[in-house]
Amino acid sequence: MTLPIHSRAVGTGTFPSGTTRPRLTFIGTGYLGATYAICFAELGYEVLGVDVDTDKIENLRSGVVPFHEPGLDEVLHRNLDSGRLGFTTDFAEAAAFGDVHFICVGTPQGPEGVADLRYVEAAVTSLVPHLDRKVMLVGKSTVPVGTTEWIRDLCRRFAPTDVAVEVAWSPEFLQEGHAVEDVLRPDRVVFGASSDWAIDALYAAHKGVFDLAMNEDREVPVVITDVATAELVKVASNAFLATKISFINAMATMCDAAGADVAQLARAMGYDERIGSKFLRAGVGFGGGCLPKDIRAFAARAEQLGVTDLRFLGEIDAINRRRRTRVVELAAALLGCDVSRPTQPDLSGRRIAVLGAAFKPNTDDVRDSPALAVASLLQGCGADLRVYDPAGLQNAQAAAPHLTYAKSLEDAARDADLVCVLTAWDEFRNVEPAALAGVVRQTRIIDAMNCLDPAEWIGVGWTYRGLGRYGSPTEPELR
Ligand SMILES: NC(=O)C1=CN([C@@H]2O[C@H](COP(=O)(O)OP(=O)(O)OC[C@H]3O[C@@H](n4cnc5c(N)ncnc54)[C@H](O)[C@@H]3O)[C@@H](O)[C@H]2O)C=CC1
Ligand SMILES: O=C(O)[C@H]1O[C@H](OP(=O)(O)OP(=O)(O)OC[C@H]2O[C@@H](n3ccc(=O)[nH]c3=O)[C@H](O)[C@@H]2O)[C@H](O)[C@@H](O)[C@@H]1O
Repeated sequence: MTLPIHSRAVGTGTFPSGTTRPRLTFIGTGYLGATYAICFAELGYEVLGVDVDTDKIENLRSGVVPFHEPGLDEVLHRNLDSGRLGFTTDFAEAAAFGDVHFICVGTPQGPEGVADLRYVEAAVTSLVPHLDRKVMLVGKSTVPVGTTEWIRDLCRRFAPTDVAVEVAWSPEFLQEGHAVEDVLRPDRVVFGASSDWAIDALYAAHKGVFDLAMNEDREVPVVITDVATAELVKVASNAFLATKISFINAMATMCDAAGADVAQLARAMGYDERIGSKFLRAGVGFGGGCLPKDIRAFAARAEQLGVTDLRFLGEIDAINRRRRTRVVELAAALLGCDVSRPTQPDLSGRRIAVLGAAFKPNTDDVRDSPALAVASLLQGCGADLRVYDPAGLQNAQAAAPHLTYAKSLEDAARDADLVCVLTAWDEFRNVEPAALAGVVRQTRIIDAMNCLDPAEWIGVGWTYRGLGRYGSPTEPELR
């Protein structure tokens, strides 16, 4: 059922605490939960962010967002000042405070790709024994289908016997680097619920989002469905996005073989509205804390349920991983190295500047970063590397301490035989090719995210290589 937002009375004060506007907790204050807590305070809710990481909570309390997300610091400061936003590590305090508790903890990859739900379990079992009235738990983390039923069972076992806990699912679709806007102005919301009370509570907990939309003369589509469908919407969406990226990357390989240009191919395909131009940028492939783990968890869950039709996701993953070795092959070819062992060319004595460590621009997130993976492969082949990233250096140093890092683009590029652009930061897209030519030893560049304008580089004497393209103009659209 899809309802326009105005077709339902919202925020009708159905909570035992008597409030007309529910008080919200966000359990897990990482990229998802902290952004939500801060933005929902901005929408006017009283909010408590809850985490087991005391450093993170101390940082947030003192106005420091513990990760790089454009615009979020300012919203945090404003809402700490307003008194609507607090942070705690105390689950008893969270239980006393909240009418609706959002579960935002991590669901990392476990053995054989299966989602590891231990943090979800810990969050639920830490909270519910403290409850003293009817509340709602809303799952936002990305989970395998069936998780809501499992949480309901946990609640039955761990909540006081006289306390009813409703469990619903409302998956999240925000993109890092664009998270504030995505939370305040989502392109849709999905409510998976099993009772009218839960649907009303979900509406009340999102009234601020709908009010903002109405003030701006927009509508936010709301899909109300069962919990299993809501859980599946999320992983299906990420699987579709991953498939789209691997599809265009397979086309890039085809373009390389056929002497065609994938950027022009994608542009021409994207004008067909049924296909759409977004998520058709070929390059080094997808990374991050979500798409890679989510397609593996989805495939693993499908197998558990006896569904074999999702096995194609294994190939989506394999195409994606091959993009990383493709950059190494290209580097070896450009540097004129011995490629008798194609997967392990000898790059010793070659200095390479790696521009990028974050898995994509406008974030410091290096989880499953293609840039760091390629850097590690290049170093494993003997190259002398310097890695630079505008925001992700600290996380990169922690995640990949074996690599050598530079404090600036120029430091990374000094005396380089090859420059590899692996994250499409504006700082790299705006670099002046002629100026950089004065810093490097050899003017060779691999544009692994196809984010530069080849003509600008070729025009001042650089040897330019994209992935699957021979030098067409760059399309600006990355989202
Ligand atoms: N990062 C993103 O853009 C999005 C993430 N998601 C999903 O949201 C979930 C969280 O992702 P991120 O925020 O990226 O992860 P994250 O790793 O940045 O944050 C998870 C947080 O949960 C905390 N935590 C762990 N155990 C806890 C417990 N028992 N009680 C309270 N807090 C606990 C951790 O200390 C950490 O701060 C994952 O399932 C992810 O797939 C969904 C949409 C977007
Ligand atoms: O579940 C999640 O956590 C989120 O995962 C992704 O968001 P995010 O991981 O922030 O990053 P994306 O913008 O989707 O990019 C993912 C990867 O794909 C790559 N990508 C993206 C687009 C493209 O055309 N080509 C391409 O290679 C990016 O460089 C990046 O490595 C989804 O886009 C979000 O909707 C979802 O909420």
